[in-house]
Amino acid sequence: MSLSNISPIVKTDPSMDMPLRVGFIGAGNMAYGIAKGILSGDVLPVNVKVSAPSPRNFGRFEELGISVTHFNSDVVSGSDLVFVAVKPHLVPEILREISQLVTQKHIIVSVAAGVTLATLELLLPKDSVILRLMPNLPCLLLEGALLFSRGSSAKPEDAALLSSLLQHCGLVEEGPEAWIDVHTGLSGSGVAFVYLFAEALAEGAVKMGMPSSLAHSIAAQTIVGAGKLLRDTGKHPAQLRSDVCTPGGTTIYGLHALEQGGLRAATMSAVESATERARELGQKSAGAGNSN
Ligand SMILES: NC(=O)C1=CN([C@@H]2O[C@H](COP(=O)(O)OP(=O)(O)OC[C@H]3O[C@@H](n4cnc5c(N)ncnc54)[C@H](OP(=O)(O)O)[C@@H]3O)[C@@H](O)[C@H]2O)C=CC1
Ligand SMILES: O=C(O)[C@@H]1CCC=N1
Repeated sequence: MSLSNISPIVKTDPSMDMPLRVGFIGAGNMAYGIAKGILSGDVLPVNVKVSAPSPRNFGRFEELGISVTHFNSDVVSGSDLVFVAVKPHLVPEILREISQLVTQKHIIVSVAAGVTLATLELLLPKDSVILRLMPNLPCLLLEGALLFSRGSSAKPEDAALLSSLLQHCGLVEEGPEAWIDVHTGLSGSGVAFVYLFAEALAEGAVKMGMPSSLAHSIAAQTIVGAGKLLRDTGKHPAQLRSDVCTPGGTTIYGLHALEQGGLRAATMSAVESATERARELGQKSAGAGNSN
């Protein structure tokens, strides 16, 4: 089900006209990307708080006007909706740490790769409202691709709230939890696969004599342009690929070389491997979740 067309809802209780308070546990790249996205909407920096053990990532949040703390408990007690944005292996220990402060009024959103709703629910009090979100790094530029699933106590209105909150981060969809690990391979990790392709494109041009900096600029712009054309026309990639190919021309020769090199199979295997790794991480965190 897509919730991307819903109207913005960023109040906890419209009758009290209270602004939603948003917290981040973890001050890394993903927390920063999502924070930038939500500040492009109706959320004010004064209503956002972030925690991390060291101050090394605090500067960029402070530049956005977001307050910072070393105490995860401050984030939970001062927020209505809390993003858990730490590495997957830290999730069990951190949820145990904050569990006593989590009430049924909180909405907890985990972005940790692989960590399942079942594990999150085991680690937090019964009936906690939990959602599992998989974003990707282009949230930083409001061009993310985000997929989320609801835990057993999260209602459609919680999904609508999250969708509304994230609407400026990019494409936001809700789907079954089985798709989250696939989305991790396709899009969370897929961003890095595209960068590898960008690097290879540029290196091909360097090999043929173009200066490196120009080759990298042109490779980046080629990927941006191709991506926008793909997204904005809604055409199948095979159709657009065919539009570029002149019979007997340059492109079909290059595509033949890519097929001989196994690019298509290698890319499918990359998504498959990343998906399977997300599932493995999920099993590891489930083990850690069960250990207490
Ligand atoms: N990066 C990506 O492209 C994507 C990442 N994800 C997921 O997002 C999550 C975060 O990844 P990412 O942002 O890349 O990671 P980073 O390494 O950039 O950030 C991790 C953050 O967690 C903080 N942290 C460590 N221990 C604690 C603790 N005990 N309490 C509170 N905070 C703590 C770190 O603190 P300090 O600042 O002191 O180091 C750091 O700020 C991961 O689970 C990952 O699977 C999902 C999709 C894409
Ligand atoms: O590599 C990872 O595990 C995380 C999840 C998706 C992107 N980065």
